[in-house]
Amino acid sequence: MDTPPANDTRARADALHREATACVATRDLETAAARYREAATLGHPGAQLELARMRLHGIDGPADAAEAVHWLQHAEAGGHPGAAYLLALVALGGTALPRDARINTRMMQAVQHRLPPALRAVAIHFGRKPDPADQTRCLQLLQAAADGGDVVAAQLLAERLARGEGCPVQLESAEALWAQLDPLGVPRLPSIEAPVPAQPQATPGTLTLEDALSPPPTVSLATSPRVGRVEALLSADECRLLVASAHPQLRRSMTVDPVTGAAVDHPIRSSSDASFDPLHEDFALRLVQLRIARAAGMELVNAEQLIVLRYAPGQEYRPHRDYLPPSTLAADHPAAGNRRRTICVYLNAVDEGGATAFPRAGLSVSPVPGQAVVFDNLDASGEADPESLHAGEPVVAGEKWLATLWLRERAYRAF
Ligand SMILES: O=C(O)CCC(=O)C(=O)O
Ligand SMILES: [Fe+2]
Repeated sequence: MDTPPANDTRARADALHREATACVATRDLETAAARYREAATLGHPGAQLELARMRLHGIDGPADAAEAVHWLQHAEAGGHPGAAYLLALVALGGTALPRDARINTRMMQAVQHRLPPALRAVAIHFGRKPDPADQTRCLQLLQAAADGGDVVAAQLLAERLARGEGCPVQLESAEALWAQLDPLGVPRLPSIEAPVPAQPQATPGTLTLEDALSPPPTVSLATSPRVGRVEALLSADECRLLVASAHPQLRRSMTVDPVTGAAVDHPIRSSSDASFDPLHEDFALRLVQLRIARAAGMELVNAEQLIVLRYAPGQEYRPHRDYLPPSTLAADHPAAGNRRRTICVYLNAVDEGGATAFPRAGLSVSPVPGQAVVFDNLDASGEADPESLHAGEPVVAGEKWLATLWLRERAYRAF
């Protein structure tokens, strides 16, 4: 008896998908993309999703977010929960898809499918809401994500249980989680306390991810250079998320040599740092960055990769300016223009030292967890402004964790 053609097609698409996945493993990304594309055209939702990821991040040629959305919509129609999640993630940026209520419905679908990055993101979102029932939701979702193998969610949950955030203190449960994380080489997070941010429009029990679009207002601190402070920008969970995500990737910070454009190890900057490749950004990390960019009055597409810095005692970032010299600019997205603005978010309280100093303005901003300092690197006419000189003063005691977004004049990212 003949096999029905539909089964033939499915078997062929499955074979192509397997072949593509094997090519990814051997780093033959060009062939992988070609095979994913063939399987996607035959209606394979998994291949449609992988091809979309490649198109989003420009892995097999220039990024094309519109094409990625096209394949994701097919994969979503084919019932792939990962596609709903990725469509929500893309929509959050507001460039390739509108920022509308479908972000919330798609994330709820992904949560119902127990997708760990969706559980983690929605947990952190509910954790920003003061209502006790939302705090309980946050803990339940972190637990579900941790049960699904999400190490970062387990770290966040342990911190909340140990401190009694949204629940009574449960030290034994926290210890049990830490005992599971320890053999995996997962370090304990620094002590981070930040108030639950005030969210006037927060509706208890509902997912309102668009809250990310309204960061708290900026308080002006200086006019030359223009410096401002944004209070309660990130919650404690969000600060911990950034630290936990950065920790495994920390390396010695590098400085750009103004003549050669090469990254060099220089005493001007003695911290360690990690930068987040957009390829590995999950929804929670993107949501946080989106709010940070908007707190700086800009959009995330203008942002270079997020950097998380860790300063140990004695480490510092000596006086410098963030705008790029022509040689560096020429090698890294020149069409995006220079670094117009910088926003740094303090992720923990430093025992002593570690303030951000602006010597030309006679200003020094002390680290407060969840709070940001934002400043202009270019003057009103778009020229590099020498007044923007600033420094991360040496940490004297404790450690300092900081997240920095450097924002270009025009779009730097694909979506
Ligand atoms: O550590 C600080 O306070 C400043 C960091 C900084 O200047 C930067 O990340 O560009
Ligand atoms: Fe800087």
